[in-house]
Amino acid sequence: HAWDLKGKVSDLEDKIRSYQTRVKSVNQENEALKGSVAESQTKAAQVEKRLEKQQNQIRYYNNFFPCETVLSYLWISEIQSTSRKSRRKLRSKMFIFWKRGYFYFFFSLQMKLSVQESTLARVQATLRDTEEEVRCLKETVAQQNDDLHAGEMERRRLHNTIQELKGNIRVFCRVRPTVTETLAFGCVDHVCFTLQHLSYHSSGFQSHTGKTTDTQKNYNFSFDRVFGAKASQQEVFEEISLLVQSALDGYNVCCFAYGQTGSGKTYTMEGEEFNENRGVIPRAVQQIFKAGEKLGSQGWEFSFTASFVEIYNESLRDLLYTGKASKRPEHEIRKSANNEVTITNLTYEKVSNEDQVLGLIALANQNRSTAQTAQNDRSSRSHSVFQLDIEGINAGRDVKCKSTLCLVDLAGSERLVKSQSQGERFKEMTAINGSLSNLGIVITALANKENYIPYRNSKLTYLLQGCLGGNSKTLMFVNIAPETDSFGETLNSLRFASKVNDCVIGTASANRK
Ligand SMILES: Nc1ncnc2c1ncn2[C@@H]1O[C@H](COP(=O)(O)OP(=O)(O)OP(=O)(O)O)[C@@H](O)[C@H]1O
Repeated sequence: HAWDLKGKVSDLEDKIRSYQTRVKSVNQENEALKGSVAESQTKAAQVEKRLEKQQNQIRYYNNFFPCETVLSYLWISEIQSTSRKSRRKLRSKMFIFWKRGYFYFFFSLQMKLSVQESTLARVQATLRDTEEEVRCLKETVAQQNDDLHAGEMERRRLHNTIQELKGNIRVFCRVRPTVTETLAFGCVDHVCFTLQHLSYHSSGFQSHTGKTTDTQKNYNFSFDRVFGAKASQQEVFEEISLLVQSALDGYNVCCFAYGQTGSGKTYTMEGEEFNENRGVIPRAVQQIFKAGEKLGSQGWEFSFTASFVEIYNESLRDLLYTGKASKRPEHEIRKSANNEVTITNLTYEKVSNEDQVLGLIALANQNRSTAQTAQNDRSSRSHSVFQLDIEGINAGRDVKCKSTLCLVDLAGSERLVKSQSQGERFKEMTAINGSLSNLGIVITALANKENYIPYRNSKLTYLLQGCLGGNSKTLMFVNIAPETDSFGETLNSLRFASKVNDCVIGTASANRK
């Protein structure tokens, strides 16, 4: 069955590739057509100008040389005059008029006029032809635009089919490099991995329960992808970029990183400042704006709203807050009548380019580090949720889409030894364990298609409700540290991730109107 699906996926990918080539050539044809329409319009404008000039010339001759009128007047006066003297006078006037060449001028003017009239008729016929040509070209352009739109809709459908075939919930495992080893595949300490399988064996070191194992035991796990220690940020992002495209096509997308402190969650989600080490969030933002701009040429107009929130000890904190610390507002999660989840008093920032979002991420980091200084190691004990609300409208086609891209860096999943955790630390531990285990419960309930899903049991699941339910595509990273002393925590993370991987979330449907 799996091979069957893989075959289907590769068929669909071929189809998409051929479709993209077609869309590209239609685009090129369109550009050429646009050029020829513009040329025809300039030609028509020139012809019209020439025509107007000629008509003005004719009008000018008629106004300034009324020879016909003068001669008629003289002739009629001559016939009507009674005296011979006056008749002679008039005849001599007519003679002078004729002598001065006015007659010649009059006739040549008449000839010119008839030539002009035939030119005018010809030019008018050419103008009619050109107008017809322009109309045909406009029709072709409209037809091409229709084809382009149909192509884009077909691309969305195919893209979504591929995502569904790959599964609406996917789990990727990423092994953090140790200080000395950076293997693509193979074994780091007690972890051996290939492209989709990971085996973990436990001989000769202490497990998290404190027992030393003397017999080797293998734990095998399968995921949608396993990224070795050598996998670059770009390689990791390539797999996610397809989901990011889905967010722009109107599907809710949620990507979260799970794992113990120091296993590489923040490195995966945010990465470093340098270009090639940038993580999922900056890369996703870049892709969204680039793809949005491209769709702009097909009549789509997008608006984006960003928010960044931290969940610490089951309370929410706005990471984009810029006011006085003493006036920080309280926040509540609310669900609107149309099932949209919002947070009260939260900063929802309208953004229109990548730089603005990167500025907001820097502000969030600043806000987090302020809290971090006050409270040591706080960031690894809080969940941080970045959300980008995307609204797209294609007014010409009366199509709208709406979705949310949700990128989450979860709190460290490690369990503290009970006797060591007291006071604040115990409270934190309870909050983290509560929300992470509720995340597992929610996903299991969704997988079992239970009627009641306990989203409200923790702030995290309540907030991520839209991204975890049926109408979404979810990707979970399980980040693991390969070192021997992380054995217990790594095994826990792998087990949790395995449970998520076994879930089948209902087929997502695009929020399109
Ligand atoms: N794939 C990787 N390649 C290179 N360095 C990595 C990788 N993953 C993690 N690191 C490094 O390991 C260290 C710990 O990673 P990181 O801070 O991302 O862990 P974390 O799980 O987010 O921890 P915390 O819960 O404390 O936030 C960092 O110095 C990071 O740069």
